[in-house]
Amino acid sequence: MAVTTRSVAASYASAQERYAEIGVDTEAAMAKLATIPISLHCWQGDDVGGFENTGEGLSGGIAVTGNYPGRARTPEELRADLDQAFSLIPGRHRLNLHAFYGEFGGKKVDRNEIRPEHFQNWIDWARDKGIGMDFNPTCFAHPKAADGFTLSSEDPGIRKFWIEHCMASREIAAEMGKALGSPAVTNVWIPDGYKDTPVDRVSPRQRLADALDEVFAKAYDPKHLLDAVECKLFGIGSESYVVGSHEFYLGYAIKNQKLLCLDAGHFHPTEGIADKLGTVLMYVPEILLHVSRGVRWDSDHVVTLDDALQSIASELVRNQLLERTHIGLDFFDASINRIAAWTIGTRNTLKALLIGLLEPPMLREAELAGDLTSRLAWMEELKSMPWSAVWDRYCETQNVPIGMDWMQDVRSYENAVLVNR
Ligand SMILES: C[C@H](O)[C@H](O)[C@@H](O)C(=O)CO
Ligand SMILES: [Mn+2]
Repeated sequence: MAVTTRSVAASYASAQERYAEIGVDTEAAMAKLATIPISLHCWQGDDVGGFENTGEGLSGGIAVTGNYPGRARTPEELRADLDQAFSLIPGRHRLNLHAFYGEFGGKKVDRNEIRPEHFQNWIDWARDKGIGMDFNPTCFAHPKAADGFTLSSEDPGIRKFWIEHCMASREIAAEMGKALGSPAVTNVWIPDGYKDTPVDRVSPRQRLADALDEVFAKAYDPKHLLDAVECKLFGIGSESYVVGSHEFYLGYAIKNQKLLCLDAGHFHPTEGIADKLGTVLMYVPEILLHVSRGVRWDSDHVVTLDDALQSIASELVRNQLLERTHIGLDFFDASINRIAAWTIGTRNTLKALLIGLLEPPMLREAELAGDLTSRLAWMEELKSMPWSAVWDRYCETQNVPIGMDWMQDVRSYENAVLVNR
């Protein structure tokens, strides 16, 4: 039976009362949630393929597995799929685009030659939807990244090429931000690293720092462009050494007051990022999150409503960090319906934020009073509070499907559109 036929109103009224008893205003929590944009990553829709049509495979130590039908093959298909996903997710969100999703009209435009006009259709589409965009230089899946080194390459020609690509990406992003009236967060991630133990760990990092200085030399209005740098522990083929490590980028971001991008899948398997958020924000102006889920060697599984995600969301809410945090997603799964992947991951991220927003002031009060017993007891009790009734009500007010009803839309779209690709 569809959830919409059940009484969302009655469950919500009861939940509202339960939360009011512990000092939580559910209407205020929903109003706040509606102001938080999540940046949906375009690359879940086509298995990180891009539209250059050069036949170049994915590289850079990231991998997509699965062969679910319906991968987007053109910008039009990808935009239609994103439209479908956005219609199933409550709130107003953003699109995060990689540089190799430009529209090149069948011409060979190399990465250092990309210009704002190659992204005009994306900008027009986002403007029509009233959403902002974020951007990324694409420093992988290219012959000049074939030996695993880009901005930190020993070869000055290779380094120059990727510096030019990153500079062009910033120019494009600044145009996007200007056109859409919201800064485009532009995230530099490079795959550079070694499979096995290096002798010289320092020189590549020095070259990367110098290259980044060149990339960021031109100043743009922060109303249009915000620069972020993304660290990583290891990738496939860079298991022993990654040039852009956490310590490297933390230092670079602090020194240059850039945004630090923390990807939840880029640390040791049991290392969460929640504890890093408030700490890093003591020293950098803002952060970018790549909400993801690491599973063994993979850093990019679809986000589930697990403890790691909840810790991130609660940390942001508890410490008033939302205003200085840009939340993006980063996962790619080709073994399931790709629109469902976006929908599941984004709805889970929003659910975690809602649960955080429904936390009562008594937790902090108990901690301040030294009553750590009550703090723990309440933290556990809150897990079984009726937050899902508030979530259903939120979906209803935002005119998106309630409960699992979104799956019917995904199936209809799959049968009408995806199976024909
Ligand atoms: C495609 C993205 O840029 C990429 O996933 C990056 O953000 C990353 O996390 C690499 O591991
Ligand atoms: Mn990432």
